[in-house]
Amino acid sequence: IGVEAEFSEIEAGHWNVFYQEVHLLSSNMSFQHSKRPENRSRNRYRDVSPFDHSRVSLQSGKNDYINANLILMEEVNRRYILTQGPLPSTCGHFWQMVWEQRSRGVVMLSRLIELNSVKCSQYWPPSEVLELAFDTGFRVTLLSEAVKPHCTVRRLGLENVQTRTSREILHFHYTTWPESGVPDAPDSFLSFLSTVRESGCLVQDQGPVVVHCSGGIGRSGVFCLVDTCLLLMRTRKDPSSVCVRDVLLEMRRYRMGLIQTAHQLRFSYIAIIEGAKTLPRDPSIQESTNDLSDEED
Ligand SMILES: CNC(=O)N(c1cccc(-c2sc(C(=O)O)c(OCC(=O)O)c2Br)c1)C1CCCCC1
Repeated sequence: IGVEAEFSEIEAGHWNVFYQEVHLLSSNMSFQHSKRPENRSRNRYRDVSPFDHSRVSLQSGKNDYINANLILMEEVNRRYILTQGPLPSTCGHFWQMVWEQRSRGVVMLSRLIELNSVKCSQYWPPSEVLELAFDTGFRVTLLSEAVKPHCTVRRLGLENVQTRTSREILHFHYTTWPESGVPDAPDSFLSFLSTVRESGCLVQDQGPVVVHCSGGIGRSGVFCLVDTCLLLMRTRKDPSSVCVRDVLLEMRRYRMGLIQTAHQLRFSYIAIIEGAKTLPRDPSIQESTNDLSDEED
């Protein structure tokens, strides 16, 4: 395999240096709530904690802690909640957060089991006949499910049992991220991003979209970095002024460890480069340009 292996070796070496730099420049802020004894069981990974300053707090119950952060990307008017794959004991907190934060969409980027270990608990009903009830006073039903080659889109009913009100939540599950490493090509990931965008779940007027994988920092970091950078390249006068590394460092001010490996970072660049060429204009942007064109008429 000679040249190819050498090439990717050098490139990989370069990316590792670059990734280490990002690591060194990343914010390290406090995460004391995560380390409280009563919260140990609420963290999937001991070393993955939400910074205190940007953590999402549960608004009722005796303990407000959930392993989740709100990321605010003001320039593009995007907000993302990044969280870990729920644990059996935190699925109720997860749905409470979705309800309280008025989220309309959930983006899932891992499978429940990968490399023979549990990455995420099944927090939604496996079939239409089942209804899941959680200890935080929420009930979830499966309204419909559309399985496509790389993603499954589900419509879920989320009911607040106490107020007897319900909302429809869209669940976008990217199902083909490799068990280790990154996808060979960005196409399926980019069309998944388009699907989520077209639903309107990423637009500001709703609550923030909830994005998770297993730790809620690797693939979840890729998703929001690619979305934000593509948006910046569409909205700035000079798209070449978009610096992916700076956007990543900005995002890392809100949640630690976003983008887990040099390969995920390289994949993010590839997806952004490819997406800038092919992805249709973001529908929310089109509305604004249409408005402009109305003015011009
Ligand atoms: C080499 N590991 C590492 O540097 N760390 C870390 C520690 C504990 C668990 C994980 C895992 S294992 C895992 C999975 O999927 O098996 C996963 O999920 C990926 C995702 O979903 O983001 C995450 Br994170 C990572 C760091 C500790 C300090 C903060 C940054 C990570």
